[in-house]
Amino acid sequence: MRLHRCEGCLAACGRQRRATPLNTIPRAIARTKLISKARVAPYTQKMSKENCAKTCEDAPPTPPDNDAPPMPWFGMDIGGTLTKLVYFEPRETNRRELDKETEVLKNIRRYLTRNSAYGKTGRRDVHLQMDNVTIRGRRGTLHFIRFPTSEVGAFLQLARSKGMADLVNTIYATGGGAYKFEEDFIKEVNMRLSKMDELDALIAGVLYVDCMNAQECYYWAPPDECAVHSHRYTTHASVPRLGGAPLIAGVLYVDCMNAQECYYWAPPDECAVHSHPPYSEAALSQYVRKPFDFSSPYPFLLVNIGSGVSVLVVNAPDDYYRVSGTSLGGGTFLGLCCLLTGCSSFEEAIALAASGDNTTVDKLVRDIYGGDYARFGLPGDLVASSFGQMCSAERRAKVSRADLARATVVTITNNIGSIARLCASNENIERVVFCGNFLRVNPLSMKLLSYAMSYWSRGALKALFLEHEGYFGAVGCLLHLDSNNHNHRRKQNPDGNADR
Ligand SMILES: Nc1ncnc2c1ncn2[C@@H]1O[C@H](COP(=O)(O)OP(=O)(O)OP(=O)(O)O)[C@@H](O)[C@H]1O
Ligand SMILES: CC(C)(CO)[C@@H](O)C(=O)NCCC(=O)O
Repeated sequence: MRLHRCEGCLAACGRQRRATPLNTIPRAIARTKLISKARVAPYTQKMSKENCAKTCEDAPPTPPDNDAPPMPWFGMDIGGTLTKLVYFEPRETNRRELDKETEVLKNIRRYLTRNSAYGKTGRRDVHLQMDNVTIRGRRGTLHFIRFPTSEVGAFLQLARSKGMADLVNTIYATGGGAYKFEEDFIKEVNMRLSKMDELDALIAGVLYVDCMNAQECYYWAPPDECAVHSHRYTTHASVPRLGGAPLIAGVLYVDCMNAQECYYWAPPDECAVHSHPPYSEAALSQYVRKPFDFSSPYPFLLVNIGSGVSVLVVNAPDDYYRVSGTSLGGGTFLGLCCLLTGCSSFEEAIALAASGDNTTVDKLVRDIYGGDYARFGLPGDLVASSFGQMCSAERRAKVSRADLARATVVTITNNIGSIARLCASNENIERVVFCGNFLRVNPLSMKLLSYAMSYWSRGALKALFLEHEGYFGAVGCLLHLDSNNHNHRRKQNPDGNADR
């Protein structure tokens, strides 16, 4: 564990945003900033610094917190596709608790921690388990469990059959499903959902997990890491002035008056870039995963790729706003892949994509130009039009399921990368952190995002990834356990007195 992360949570080591005088900001950027400022109010949610500080303590367990809610401690994120459940298993159970621990509680702990599969679709991600974490002064283990949101009904039946409903009357939940299924929880198991905003929970979870796990944050280093990074120092190369018919009269006029008006940014070694087609497995397999020290994280862009995609600007633990989003996310990938290839699971779709070739599906720049469109820095291997070859019956007849799956991953990933890059440059942010379960078992997308961020920003942007991909919302929710709202279910005596 690293203490400086705790300071980060307190914003003590948080880097301040660069103070750029307004008159040095180009007009378009200034306008974007004004728009985003106008958006801040509805999107900005205050998070308690004390909470973050409390949970990030690296000190030995504090004396038992008498205000702490009774076990079991859960956080739940009921998303559009997957439900994530994080369960805290205390390491030391004190005498008082042992005496009080009911058979039901013991059974729940045994059931959750001894299995890695629950029914047909529930899974525990054992490789993500975090031992020796501290929550509310208690040491213990975090267990990470997921199941399809379409199975919430089955989960409620299970909760009932395991007697959980007799023990807990409030579950801390986030995600759209915390609203959508609220009545079902009450009707089926008489459990109340204490709801937390999904983006508040997401950020709290990211900061906490990163604080507890030194290996959490990483990036994919390209084979020629130094060369890629040197792009940022490249000066622009002039090319002859733009011909053709630009749409805006001003562009036409200025361009007409100035032969040097139009230029592009050439990478230092264009040939090197061309010899590594960015989408081929041969090029991507050379990327190496490396740890990244995220101890001074602010500001950063957080791109959560779930069913849909949310893009957040995070300036401090209690200062963020949602700057953008797109409906073309992980749900789109899976939906399109099922339609196009007949596959029936995310894992199958990703495995298919790994062995496919998107260049039989997409129209590349070289398919249009016969080579590079060098004037604007567009290499021949770049996708010019996603799925652009599929208007030909002849090509459709030849294409494989794997090729279609790969083209779908590449399409969705590049679009997200493009939005993320635009947001980062508009907001003047260098670090772009990608999370969400779309990245689960999906190194292809992570490497494509790494390539895209670095290439199109000439090394200025860094794509970062997090080990616990889609679980941060559930963790953030768990951190908000609050004894005022979270009581053991009490059996009512006939005389109306509560009895445990
Ligand atoms: N086992 C799986 N089953 C279904 N989808 C999976 C699975 N593993 C990874 N995914 C991918 O993860 C995406 C869901 O990610 P995540 O759990 O982060 O979002 P969500 O919370 O369900 O969605 P949202 O936040 O938009 O409500 C799916 O759309 C799919 O692309
Ligand atoms: C609606 C949410 C926030 C639910 O998690 C997510 O799926 C999302 O951000 N979708 C993209 C919506 C948009 O901005 O177009």
